Amino acid sequence: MKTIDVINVTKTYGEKLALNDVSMSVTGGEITAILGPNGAGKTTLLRIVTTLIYPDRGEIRIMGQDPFKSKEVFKKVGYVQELPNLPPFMTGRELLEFSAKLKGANREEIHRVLDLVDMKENANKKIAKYSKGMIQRIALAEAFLGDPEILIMDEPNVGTDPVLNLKVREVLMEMRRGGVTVLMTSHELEEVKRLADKVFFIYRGKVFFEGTTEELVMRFLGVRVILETRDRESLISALKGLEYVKGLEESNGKFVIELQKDEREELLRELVLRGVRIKAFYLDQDLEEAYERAIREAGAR
Ligand SMILES: Nc1ncnc2c1ncn2[C@@H]1O[C@H](COP(=O)(O)OP(=O)(O)OP(=O)(O)O)[C@@H](O)[C@H]1O
Repeated sequence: MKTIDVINVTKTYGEKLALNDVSMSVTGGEITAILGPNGAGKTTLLRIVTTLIYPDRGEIRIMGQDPFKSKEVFKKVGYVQELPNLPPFMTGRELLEFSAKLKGANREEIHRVLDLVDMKENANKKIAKYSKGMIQRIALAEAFLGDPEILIMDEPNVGTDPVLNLKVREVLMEMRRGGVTVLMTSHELEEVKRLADKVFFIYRGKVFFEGTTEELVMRFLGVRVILETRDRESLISALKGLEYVKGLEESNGKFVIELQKDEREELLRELVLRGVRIKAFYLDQDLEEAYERAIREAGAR
């Protein structure tokens, strides 16, 4: 399987403990995002996974192999570094040609990835003359080369415009359909909500939460259902006596119902049974607010 395992990894820079006994398993064929505030240890983790730096303790497995011992595994891994430091004296095309040789990709592949990131017109320019977004585009193109089985991306959306971001999202979803494993860091919570099957929330070098974005929201924000109805009175009377309903707020014509635990199915069934006509019923998915609360909770520990 195209899995990535991080096993009890610790890393210090001098006195600074950047990763503190971190373990995580990235499931093959899924998109996994690492979240966490600046300085949490995300880049350090990806640099260890890609063997750019050594951990003080712990081990990495990529597709079951120790990448520090068998570099061969990287032929099938695409990697986008944070703020990629590409050779300025090369053109984008030259860099991709060099990389294609290492990965055993052909010329058509170079053509394909340049097209994918919309860089055909600028491919023959020196990287020194690229804008920030163009550098990121070429770094993405390089990662997409050679049919990777695993993609590791450190903040792939930094510096790129919304049109490219949409395209990259489509490419990633397409790759997921093809069974590619993606491990990425991001501060773009909307993007994470759309893409990630699973997230790891890292705080001060430790994994503080793992689960889906929906689970993250429920864990830190509680279970809040948003309901739209014109039957205000019957809703209020139907909610009375439901012991798992913790609170009710009305805002902008919508009702926010706070539940003690995830009793969404039960609640919907009860409301329908009691004749409340419902226009919309969905979980409050405010990932930004949940993220902010997760940081507060982690910091208070
Ligand atoms: N080369 C280095 N030398 C010393 N300290 C470092 C080095 N690289 C990172 N650190 C420290 O290690 C900690 C983790 O940094 P890291 O870059 O992994 O965080 P991050 O989660 O990727 O942050 P960001 O979201 O800002 O990219 C930080 O406290 C940082 O200051």
